Amino acid sequence: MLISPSSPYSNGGWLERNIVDPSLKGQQPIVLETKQLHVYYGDNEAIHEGDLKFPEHRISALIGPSGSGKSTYLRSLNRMNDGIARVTGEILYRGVDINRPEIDVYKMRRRIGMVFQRPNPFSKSIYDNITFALKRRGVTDKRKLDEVVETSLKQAAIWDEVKDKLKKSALALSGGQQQRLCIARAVAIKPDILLLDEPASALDPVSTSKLEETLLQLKEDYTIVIVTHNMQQAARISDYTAFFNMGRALEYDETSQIFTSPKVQLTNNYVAGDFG
Ligand SMILES: Nc1ncnc2c1ncn2[C@@H]1O[C@H](COP(=O)(O)OP(=O)(O)OP(=O)(O)O)[C@@H](O)[C@H]1O
Repeated sequence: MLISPSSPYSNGGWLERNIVDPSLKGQQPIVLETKQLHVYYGDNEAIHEGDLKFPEHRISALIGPSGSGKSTYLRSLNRMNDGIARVTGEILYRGVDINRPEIDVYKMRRRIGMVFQRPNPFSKSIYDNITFALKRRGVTDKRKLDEVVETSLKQAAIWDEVKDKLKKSALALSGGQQQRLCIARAVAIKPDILLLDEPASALDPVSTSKLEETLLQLKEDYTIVIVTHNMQQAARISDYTAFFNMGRALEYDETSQIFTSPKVQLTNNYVAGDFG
């Protein structure tokens, strides 16, 4: 049946779902992609349609109401749901399906790092926080470790604030500094992709703004996927935005498109603040 805009069956030209592949527009290589991804907590299917592709050196934001599945989706991307949820489908990292049982999850997480909602530095010095993983992997050369500490802290835009107190406890830093330290700790092992789950939700506006500047610098070197409740934040820093609702990614497009002329009515309602 053909539906004209004036037809009683019309919904005003809105689509129910409109996943656009951003790579078709930007031509960037795809670093990470999910296919037929489903996530189950027991009998509850938390993700049942969420196939997205993440272009290299871009920031992609996942937005949507509480309980829509954003964190579940994000956590699946580096298998943080292992043991908690059943995840079916493919998670392709540079073409390799990392959702297969034989994948070495710890090695994979060196390439796909995660920064959590609440800053979680170790109860150790700033220096030891950054070098912890490297030392465990057997790196002992002090010059090498010093170099990684400096480079990582610079990349996370916190070097100037901590360079004179590297041996002091990380727990003495402010919440915003601790979060940037956690980013420095994540980049110290040279990942390819950084996943961030509402990294600014516990931070004040000044720290949030610093964190956002940091992320914008980091995308020169990393591909970033971020869950955020803060729509202004998604609009400020992300290149692409996916809107989640009830376990489905309903729309995925360039951020400017999502915020100015979404094609799906629910996306429009959400970004207009009608629900959330
Ligand atoms: N560990 C868990 N065990 C069981 N169910 C869970 C678990 N974590 C999440 N869920 C359920 O999965 C669904 C999606 O939750 P999820 O936290 O991914 O949504 P979200 O969009 O990130 O929400 P929020 O913005 O509030 O963090 C919800 O129904 C939630 O109750």
